Amino acid sequence: MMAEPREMKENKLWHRPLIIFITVLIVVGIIALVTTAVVQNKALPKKYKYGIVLDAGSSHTAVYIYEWPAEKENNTGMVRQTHSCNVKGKGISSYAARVKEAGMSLKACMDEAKGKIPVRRHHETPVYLGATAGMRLLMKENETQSEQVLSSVADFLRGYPFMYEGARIITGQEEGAYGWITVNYLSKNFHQERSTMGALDLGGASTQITFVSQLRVESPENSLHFRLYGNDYQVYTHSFLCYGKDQALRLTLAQQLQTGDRHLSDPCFHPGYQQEKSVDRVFGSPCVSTSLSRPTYANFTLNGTGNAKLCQSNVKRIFNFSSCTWGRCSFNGVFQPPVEGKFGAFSAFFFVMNFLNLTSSSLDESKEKLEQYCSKPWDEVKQSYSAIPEKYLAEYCFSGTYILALLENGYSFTSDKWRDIKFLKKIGGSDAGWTLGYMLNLTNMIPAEAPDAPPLPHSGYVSIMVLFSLLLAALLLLLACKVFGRPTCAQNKYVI
Ligand SMILES: Nc1ccn([C@@H]2O[C@H](COP(=O)(O)OP(=O)(O)OP(=O)(O)O)[C@@H](O)[C@H]2O)c(=O)n1
Ligand SMILES: [Ca+2]
Repeated sequence: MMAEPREMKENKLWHRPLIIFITVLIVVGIIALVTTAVVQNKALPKKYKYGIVLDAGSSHTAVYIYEWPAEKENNTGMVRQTHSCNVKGKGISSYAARVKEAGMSLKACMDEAKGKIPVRRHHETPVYLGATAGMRLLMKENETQSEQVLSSVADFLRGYPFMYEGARIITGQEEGAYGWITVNYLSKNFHQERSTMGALDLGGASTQITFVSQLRVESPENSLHFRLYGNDYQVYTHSFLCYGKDQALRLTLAQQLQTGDRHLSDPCFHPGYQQEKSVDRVFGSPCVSTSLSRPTYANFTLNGTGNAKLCQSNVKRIFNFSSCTWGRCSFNGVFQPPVEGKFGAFSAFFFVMNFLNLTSSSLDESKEKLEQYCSKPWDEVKQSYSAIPEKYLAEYCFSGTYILALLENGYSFTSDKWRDIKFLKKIGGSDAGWTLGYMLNLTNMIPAEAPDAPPLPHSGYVSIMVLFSLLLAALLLLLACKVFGRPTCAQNKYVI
């Protein structure tokens, strides 16, 4: 009876250091485990990559800088625009008669780009220049001049410390396709099962429509097939050369000048607006068809009458709805399936509709507001918008009318479908346009298959590691108590 308590006492003495030792071992083990997990998987300091794209449009050139974390270049939505610069003056095609100056015109924006990108990244930063409809037209008119303009800008760009990747005229098909890729990439629509949105781009010299079509695309030149992030897309696209808003205005003027009268009463301009215009400027464009007769006089006087309804019927005359060899056509005999899904309408679609305050109006409301706006006397308009250059201001009545006609009559957006058009300039800080899609494609940043993503983000991984380690520690301690402990072990713990 006396020996028992002594034995228990000995047991206790022997157990205590062992428990402490095991506990310390467990704690050290867990700390080591967690530290290793955290250190090993620590998010690496982000390394950014950069890319520059020059959008050499018909009316102006813009320089865009893009940035993305190097290790995530295949994830959708990782590339963002960090800077844009508008080149002073007109588009590069306007340098046809003084080609040497074309390159130099880019100086201010390219110097700015040098300052925006870290110097150590310059040599690995690709630079692309893509020219659109203005250069396509110059190419038709004078191939030598267009080549000279391109080599002038190419030589100039080669003089920068960046990685020059070419200056070329992109096709209308590319322009449409890359615009579609841009808006859907920025909207993260390539993820999983999300539906895509169509892209509507209106420039000065051409306009593009691009959307996914369930209906078969009958004409091969309008059909694109993409496999992006593991999904297949059947895309319809068309670029109408000469149907950008500046060329469309020339077409409309040329039509009206067929009467032979050098005094033109134009319903697309505000009452009281008067301007002397050159016949050469209107008929000098390769867009103005040779079937139209050119007046013999050099100048004509344009007098605004401000009548949107009459303007609309004039504008409609530049579309040919009579010939179609396909199942269905938009205009000028071009195949187009019925418009499907949501659309993003950007560039001049946005500038004009935003100025006219029509970005969230219904089709009928837009027509009504436009009628009111066009009928405003020119003096009043100038006074109300004194900050806007007259060159732009004079044309918003025409441009608004043209946009409504193009969308409603040209592409067949009914009042119902009108609600699916979102007029936008940017998506998440990046401009909507073809440039981003162009760069993504040329740098192979849009994979055909979805990249393998880690099942957990870094923070989730660390949290789970810590949680389970703590749980394990608690269990081990409990077990240690049970194996070595006295019945009081657990009780003591609860008391504490
Ligand atoms: N604040 C602005 C800026 C531009 N514009 C007009 O919008 C058209 C230019 O649109 P843009 O998309 O810049 O055309 P480009 O890219 O130059 O032409 P394209 O795509 O046809 O080559 C021009 O008519 C210009 O006068 C406008 O009305 N209001
Ligand atoms: Ca453009």
